[in-house]
Amino acid sequence: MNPAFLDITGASRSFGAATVLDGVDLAVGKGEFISLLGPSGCGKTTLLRIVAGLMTPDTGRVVLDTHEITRKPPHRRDIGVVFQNYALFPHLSVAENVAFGLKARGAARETIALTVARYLGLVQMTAFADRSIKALSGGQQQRVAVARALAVGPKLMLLDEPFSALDRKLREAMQIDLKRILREVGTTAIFVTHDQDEALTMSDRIAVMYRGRIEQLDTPTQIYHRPATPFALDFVGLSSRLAGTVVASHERMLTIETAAGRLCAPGQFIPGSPVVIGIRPERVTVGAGGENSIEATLIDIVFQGARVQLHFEAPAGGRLLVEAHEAPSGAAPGASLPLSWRQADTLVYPAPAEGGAA
Ligand SMILES: Nc1ncnc2c1ncn2[C@@H]1O[C@H](COP(=O)(O)OP(=O)(O)OP(=O)(O)O)[C@@H](O)[C@H]1O
Repeated sequence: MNPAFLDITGASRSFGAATVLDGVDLAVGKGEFISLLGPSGCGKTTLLRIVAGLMTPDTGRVVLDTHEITRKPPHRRDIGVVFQNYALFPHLSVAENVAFGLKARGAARETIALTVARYLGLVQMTAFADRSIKALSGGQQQRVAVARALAVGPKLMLLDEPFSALDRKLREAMQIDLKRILREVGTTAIFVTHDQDEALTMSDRIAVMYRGRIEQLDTPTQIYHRPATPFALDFVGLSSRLAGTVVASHERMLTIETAAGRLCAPGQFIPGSPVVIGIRPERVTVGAGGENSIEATLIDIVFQGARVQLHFEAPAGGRLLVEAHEAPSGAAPGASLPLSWRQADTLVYPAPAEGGAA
């Protein structure tokens, strides 16, 4: 395997008694787009600030393109940053903002003109070149911020929730645009977000962070379909959970006793282990005859436009969510219906310790 383009090893950082980053390792390939995804306070921004040079880790190293940069000042790292409120220069025009870094580096006038034209084109802001920054919308300002950061040809782009102030439609359009732009330029990027849809849409790989650690680093498909921990299961996408106990294990296939009946799932646990079962709602169908099947009571039907959500109560109180294109005909709350899903779609995790976090 090629050495990582950005290689973070053992990065830890505490503030007082609080450990905010706890021995994070992250290897990013050249040209890769990685999202740091996690709830507020899990350490995403702290990790990004360490890479940017705005903060020093207590322990650990950061290597970029084979050079250690752990203690290098930010302006000597060849890293572009775009933050949610990363201020553009309000007294300069759009083009002057994009030209700023190139001028500071003493680039020739023609090079500056060509580069500014290229990046304004890439972010679709050519028509706004002479506008004042103050006369731009939030989305347009973020396009300029992206162009300004890219214009100096950084080795790495760091983006911290750059679209969180934008409305949903604009945010989605910007996500697709940014992905295209970074692919065209070939820039390696780390993108911080707490929005799972944003991470799933944009990333080559996602680092799911929780309490200062990376819980799982994987492709969006794997993170969604094969979440490594109950936290990743809960944080990315919707899911149902059932508690159970493994009663048999044969050739990596488990038989699990739950209050709703016996279920089978791939996994490796010894009989007697308490486990939590996770199931994605679109993997469950209403009807009998699947590899795993239980009876449950329909409690609510929620219309969501393209899909409906069916909320069920399993025997002994577990909740099950089903997503379908349409509600089963004639189904009304109170009905007892069979639900089925495949064994391979049944995710199994160790049950959390008594009193521990799930
Ligand atoms: N300079 C600081 N001094 C003290 N505590 C800090 C400092 N910077 C961050 N923290 C704390 O570290 C924790 C992690 O912060 P961080 O900004 O990395 O989280 P985050 O995952 O980016 O969250 P958010 O999505 O809310 O920005 C938080 O509890 C925060 O209050």
